[in-house]
Amino acid sequence: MKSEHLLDVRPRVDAPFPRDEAGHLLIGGVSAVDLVAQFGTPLIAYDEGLIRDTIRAFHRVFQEEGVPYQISYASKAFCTVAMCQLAHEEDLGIDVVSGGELYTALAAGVPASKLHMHGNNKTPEELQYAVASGIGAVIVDNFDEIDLLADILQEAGRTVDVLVRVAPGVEAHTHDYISTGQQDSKFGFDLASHQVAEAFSRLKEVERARVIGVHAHIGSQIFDVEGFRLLAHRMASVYEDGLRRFGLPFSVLNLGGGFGIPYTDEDAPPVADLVRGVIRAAKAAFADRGMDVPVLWIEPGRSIVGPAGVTLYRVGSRKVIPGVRNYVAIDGGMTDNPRLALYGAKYHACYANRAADRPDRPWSVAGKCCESGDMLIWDLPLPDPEPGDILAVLATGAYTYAMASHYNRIPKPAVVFCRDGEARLVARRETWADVARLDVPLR
Ligand SMILES: Cc1ncc(COP(=O)(O)O)c(C=O)c1O
Ligand SMILES: N[C@@H](CCCC[NH3+])C(=O)O
Repeated sequence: MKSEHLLDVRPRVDAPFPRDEAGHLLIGGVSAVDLVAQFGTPLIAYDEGLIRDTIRAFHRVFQEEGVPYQISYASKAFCTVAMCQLAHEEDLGIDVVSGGELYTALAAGVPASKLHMHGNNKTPEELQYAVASGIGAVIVDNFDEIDLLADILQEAGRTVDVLVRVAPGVEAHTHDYISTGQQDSKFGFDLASHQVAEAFSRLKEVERARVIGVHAHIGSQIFDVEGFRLLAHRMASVYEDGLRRFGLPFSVLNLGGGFGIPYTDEDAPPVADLVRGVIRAAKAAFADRGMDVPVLWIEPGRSIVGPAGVTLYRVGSRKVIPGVRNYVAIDGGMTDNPRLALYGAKYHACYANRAADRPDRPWSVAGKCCESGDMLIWDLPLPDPEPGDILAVLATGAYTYAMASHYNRIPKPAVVFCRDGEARLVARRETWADVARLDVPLR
C-alpha cells in the first residue's frame, strides 16, 4: 500500500485523514487498528518515509543553495538506537547532550566523528567519555568547561575539535522555556559582556583544543526567519573576530535548530523554506563582510521527527459535566507526553478506528495520572467516543517519548516505524517489572 504522508493533512483541522477502505487511519501505509492489535497501546507510530523525506528535502536545499554544510539530528527530540541509525543512513551527523545520548548513538554504530556534544554542565565523566570515544566536536558552553576540558585532554593525551557556544542576545518568538538565544539564558558565553572574546583567548591557550568555529541556537518551534537573520549577522561578526583577531582555525558556523512545525492550525511555512531562509541569511551576512560563508551546520530535531509521529491510545472512560466540559480519558497522558503540562502545547487528534467520522462536540482528552494537569488536549471537536476507541494524537514525534517519565510508575510506550505498509518495532513496551527493576528491597 502506498503511504500517504500525514504532514499534508494535519494543519487543516477539517481535512480528511489518510485512511483505508474500512476508515482506519493509515500511518506509513499501515492501518493504525492493525498496529494496535499487534503492539498494544499506548503506541508511538512513526511514518518512517516522512522522516526520510524531510531529511532529504533539507539536503536538497543546501545543495541547491551551494553552500558547504553539515546537518546533524538533534537527538534530544527522540533518541533511540533505530532513530540514530536512520539519521546516519540519511547522512546526518548527530547532536548529543548527555552521556546517555552519546552512548545510544555509539550503540547505533554511528562513528564518533559524526557526533557533537552540547550541554551547559557536562560532567567530567561525560566529557571523558566524549573525548575517549573520539567525538567529532565538543560545543564548549562556559569557562568552567574550558578548564575541565583542558585537564581531560591533557590526561587523555588527545585532541578535540571545539565550537564555542554563543548567547547572541537574540529573542526568539516562542515559549519562554524553549527560548535559548536571549541574553538571560543559562546557555553559552554572553556576547554583550565580551565573554565570547574571553573564551576565544582562553581556548587559544588550550593546546589540545582545535577551535573550529562558533555555535548559537535561538530556541525551538520558530516559524519566522527574522530571528535567524539577526542571528546570522551577529554570528558572522563573531566568526570574523575569532578568525581575524584571534587567529583561530575557524571553518564552521553552527546556527542550531529550532525550525517550527504545525501542530494544529498554525500558519507554518514548509520547513525546507525556513531552512532555505536561514542559509540565505548566512550567505548575506558573510557577503556583507566580503567573506565566503563557512561550513554551515544546522541541528534540527523537532522538524525531523515531530510531524511523523502519532501516538495511539485506547479510550477507557468518559465524564460529561453538563454545561461545563466533556472529558475522554485514555491509557497514557503526561507520562508519555508532558508537553501540554509544560508548554501549553496544542494537538490535533482523531479516532483511528473511524477516521472518517465527523466531530460531534468538543472533548477534552485526559490522561490516567493522579494529577488534574494531566491533560493532552482541551476542547477539541471530536466524534463522541466509546470505550475501546483508538485515539490518535498527531504530530507527537518530538519531545514526547524523549521526555516520558515513570510518574505513577506508568511504563513507557512501545515505538514502531511504519513504511510502505510494513511496521517495525524499534522500542519495546516497558513492563511493570521494568519500572521496578532498579529498586533495592529492604529485605
Ligand atoms: C542547542 C540545541 N540545538 C538543537 C536543538 C533542536 O531544536 P529543535 O528540536 O527545535 O530543532 C535544541 C533544542 O532546542 C538545542 O537546544
Ligand atoms: N522540549 C521542548 C523543546 C526543547 C528543545 C531543546 N532545547 C519541547 O517539547 O517543545
